[in-house]
Amino acid sequence: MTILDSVESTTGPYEDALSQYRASAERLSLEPGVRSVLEHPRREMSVAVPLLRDDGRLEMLTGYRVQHNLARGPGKGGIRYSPLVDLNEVRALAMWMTWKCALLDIPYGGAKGGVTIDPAACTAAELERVTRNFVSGIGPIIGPDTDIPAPDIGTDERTMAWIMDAFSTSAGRSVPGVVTGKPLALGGSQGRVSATAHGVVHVAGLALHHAGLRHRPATAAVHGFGNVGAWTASLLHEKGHSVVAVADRFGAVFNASGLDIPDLRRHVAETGTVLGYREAEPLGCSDDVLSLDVDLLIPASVERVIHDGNVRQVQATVVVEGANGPITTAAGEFLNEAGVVLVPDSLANAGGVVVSYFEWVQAQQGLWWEADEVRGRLDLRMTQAWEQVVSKAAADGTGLRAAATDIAVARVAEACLARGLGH
Ligand SMILES: NC(=O)C1=CN([C@@H]2O[C@H](COP(=O)(O)OP(=O)(O)OC[C@H]3O[C@@H](n4cnc5c(N)ncnc54)[C@H](OP(=O)(O)O)[C@@H]3O)[C@@H](O)[C@H]2O)C=CC1
Ligand SMILES: O=C(O)CCC(=O)C(=O)O
Repeated sequence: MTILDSVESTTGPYEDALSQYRASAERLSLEPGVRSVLEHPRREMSVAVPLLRDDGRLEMLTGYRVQHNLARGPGKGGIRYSPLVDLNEVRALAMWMTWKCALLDIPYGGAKGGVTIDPAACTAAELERVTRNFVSGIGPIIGPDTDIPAPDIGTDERTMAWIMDAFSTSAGRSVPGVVTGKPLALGGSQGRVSATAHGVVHVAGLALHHAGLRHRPATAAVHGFGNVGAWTASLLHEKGHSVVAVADRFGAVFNASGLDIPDLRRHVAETGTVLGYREAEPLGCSDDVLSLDVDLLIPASVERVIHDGNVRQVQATVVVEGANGPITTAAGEFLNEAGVVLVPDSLANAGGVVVSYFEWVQAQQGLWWEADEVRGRLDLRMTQAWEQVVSKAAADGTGLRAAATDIAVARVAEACLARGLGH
């Protein structure tokens, strides 16, 4: 099967990414050549990744790096460690990165990577060995000027430090620019660890205002309590909003008066799950948070948690996609037609890649900014992108996802045409 055949026969998140792109290409009347270039991944690599267990057993895993489009700059996008990773998921995530970087007008193309692994079932030593083996596989196609990974599900700044070290060891010199989301000690940026959530909460504030809900603290529910979900809940709590429910893989907890998020995070640090938190009641399952009667719903876990089967139960006035692809294309259209303010992932969760870009800029200058400066620049970028998307949606009579995708696709198409279509 060729790449083109497998693109045609896709299901799951890639089906969502392709349908969103194709609808945009149609609205923009893209001519067939550029339409086809933007539809297909520029480069894909699958690698065998040995995992040496602490007891000496060797398991073979598969890892991927997909560069969707490089017309506007080097590939940029996270590395995911999850048992659900497959090539089509990585293709979808890489395509979404292309649009996100273009929408925020940062000088990168789109890429994403992953390893099919359950990080929760590995020791730190096993994760370090598997990371180094993955880097030796994808090493030929990553680098500070070619493709720059960052954290995603199941990876963090410790993983980025191992990637930087493995790549540098093989290059024979220190190459900090090969990844972003590094620890501060290795040239990371202030604020990167919470940057995605800062962006989510910033646009959530703009969206609540847009929906006419600015006069009182909002009630909120968050699906996913990892980097994006937990920081989002913390920042909403700090701003005085009432986070009434959160979910992780194991279940969900609810408190109608609002959860004490710092205390809940201490509980999660001790037990590994939100379940069992004594100042809340458990809900039946994780997905029960999606149908709560709240002002603001933030899906911040994995793809496709809101779909045809449950979208009619969503009661929130504003839905902000903290995760990539948490709402299927059809379910998103349903919410849009129902009058829900749906802030799409390419805008809502762009704070992470924006501060990754700031990390790269600071490293180039050899000058590191204070946390307040990072945050101020991030808020400005997010506000500008929000305003562009809202005014395009109003002018075209579309929802925010269509407007965001159209702005981004048009920018990437323009870059491809300017360079001669080979990207
Ligand atoms: N990290 C970043 O900077 C960025 C991340 N994103 C996107 O945000 C999303 C989350 O990423 P991130 O927070 O980094 O990942 P993490 O691995 O830190 O957290 C993922 C969270 O989702 C939960 N989860 C996984 N599956 C389910 C499920 N079926 N039901 C309920 N909860 C579930 C996990 O539960 P448990 O804790 O029990 O494992 C965990 O709390 C992804 O879509 C990612 O691509 C987007 C932009 C940047
Ligand atoms: O910070 C980055 O470079 C990429 C973050 C990411 O993977 C994402 O935005 O989905």
